[in-house]
Amino acid sequence: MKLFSAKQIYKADQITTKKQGIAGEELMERASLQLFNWMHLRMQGAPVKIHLFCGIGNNGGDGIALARHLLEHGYNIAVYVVNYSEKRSEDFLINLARLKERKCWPNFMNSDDELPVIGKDDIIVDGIFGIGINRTPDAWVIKLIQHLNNSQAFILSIDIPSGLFSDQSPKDFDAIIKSNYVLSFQAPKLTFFLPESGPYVEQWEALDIGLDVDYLSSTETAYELIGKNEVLTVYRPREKYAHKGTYGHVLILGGSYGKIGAVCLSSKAALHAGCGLVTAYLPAVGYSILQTSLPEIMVLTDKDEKIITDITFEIDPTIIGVGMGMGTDDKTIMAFGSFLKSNEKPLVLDADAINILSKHKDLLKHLPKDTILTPHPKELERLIGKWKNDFDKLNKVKKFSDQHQCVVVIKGANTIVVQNGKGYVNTTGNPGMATAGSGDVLTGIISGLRAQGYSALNAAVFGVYLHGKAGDIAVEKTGYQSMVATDLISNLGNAYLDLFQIPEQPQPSEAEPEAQQ
Ligand SMILES: NC(=O)C1=CN([C@@H]2O[C@H](COP(=O)(O)OP(=O)(O)OC[C@H]3O[C@@H](n4cnc5c(N)ncnc54)[C@H](O)[C@@H]3O)[C@@H](O)[C@H]2O)[C@@H](O)CC1
Ligand SMILES: Nc1ncnc2c1ncn2[C@@H]1O[C@H](COP(=O)(O)OP(=O)(O)O)[C@@H](O)[C@H]1O
Ligand SMILES: [K+]
Repeated sequence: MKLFSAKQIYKADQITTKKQGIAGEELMERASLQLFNWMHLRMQGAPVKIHLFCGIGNNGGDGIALARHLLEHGYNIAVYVVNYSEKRSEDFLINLARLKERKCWPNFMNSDDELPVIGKDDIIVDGIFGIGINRTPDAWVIKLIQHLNNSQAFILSIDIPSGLFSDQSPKDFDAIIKSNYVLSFQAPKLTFFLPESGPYVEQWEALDIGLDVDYLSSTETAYELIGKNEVLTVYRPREKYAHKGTYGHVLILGGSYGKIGAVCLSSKAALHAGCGLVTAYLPAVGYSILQTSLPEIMVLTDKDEKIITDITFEIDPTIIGVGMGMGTDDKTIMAFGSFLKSNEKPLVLDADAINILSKHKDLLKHLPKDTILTPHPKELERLIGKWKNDFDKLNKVKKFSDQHQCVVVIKGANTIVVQNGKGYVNTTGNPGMATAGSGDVLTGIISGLRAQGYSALNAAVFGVYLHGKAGDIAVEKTGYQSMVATDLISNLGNAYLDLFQIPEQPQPSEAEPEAQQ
């Protein structure tokens, strides 16, 4: 699913009204009807108090139009106009007049007004600011926003939580509505998925308001949301006459005394991701551990007992995953440096491989094109330096990935894969995955996919999706707290199977016998 910028949405808006020969207020009517239908379907006329807070722009206009529909269906509403500016939008004014025609008089709130009483079982509709917000709200509006956040009432935001900017980071985090549910027009916004702003969006849903399909499908976006539909387009089916050589040979290189488990996890994950062969290369101390725990995996050892000191081997792997539990001993750094200088195989780099590159930036020039780097936040900071905010981070990563022609996997709650100036935002995964070794599993999965012939970008995007999906399936049995990295590997098969599961269809009810044919 494409994640459009605010500029692109405004453009879509313009093209739609022009092509469909409709006025802006008709588009607003469509939007508000979608909002109303969504609420009506769930509330079925329940007499719960609904407080609608509407700004003076088009987001407020949506709220005012929604208020009219709710009123006409007998809902118990209170409407507030948050009068933060004199520049009211035309469509807001049209809808305000329509509401007044129906004898509904909003409360016009100004800076010195008292804050309204809101019960914790009430519903708040947040239509204060939409994607047109361009500066921090005035102090009294911030006070109102905090009052709404503290009310414990359910908050339904129109398009975007008021106070969030769709394409940049907020400056004042007290000035943002903490939304329980966001009904976002046409598509969600990138900001819903970033660590700083994401917590303001508990749940979201996109409402189709019929924006011009040609424009939407032909417009390239800087970010894309990755779900099942997107990964199914890259999935490579297994061939009947295939043999293990068809699916590549992964070499997993890493480990040090006390951290052999990281190599075990990556190697096992690579195999479960579907590659043909896996060899692990690790310090001698890991030999028995690996051979005993993972009989399917071949093992090569360094001459040193505890660390990697020399990376040379006679096998011909398809792809090499490096860094898990490897440590940053000087001898390991030397070995990794000389390995990079002579290596021509595709690479997936994680953990200490990234840490070494961060300290020895001169080595970056030896990375083969399309190397995949999978840093967690701290490793990323070491690699690209500190960032001011999430958007700054994304820009820095894009620059780094362009400069070094690599794929960067920004790990986190919504992992974002970056290549060629574009970001792919993952939707699977859960906080149960914030556990030791889950990153090692990811490196193994991505390496396993790359070995099977997936491009670097597809291996990263698909790998991140499968890893998260395995976590989502695992959590059903383990709960968040008890999930461990091995559970991700055990559920990788289920994550593959889930790709082809058709969602359950509603069963025809007994009341509709003709539908049972
Ligand atoms: N194509 C679409 O997606 C549609 C969008 N619609 C709605 O239109 C919204 C965008 O409308 P607008 O562009 O009017 O933007 P807003 O509704 O966000 O209005 C903000 C207005 O206040 C001003 N402003 C911004 N920040 C301010 C601040 N801190 N203090 C005081 N004033 C401030 C802006 O100049 C703007 O005029 C969307 O979020 C959506 O709700 C709908 O009307 C239907 C169509
Ligand atoms: N809250 C979360 N929601 C979804 N995924 C998460 C969350 N926390 C961590 N993860 C995922 O778990 C993995 C953790 O990787 P990492 O920190 O490298 O772990 P380790 O070094 O222990 O192997 C990443 O893929 C990350 O995206
Ligand atoms: K809003």
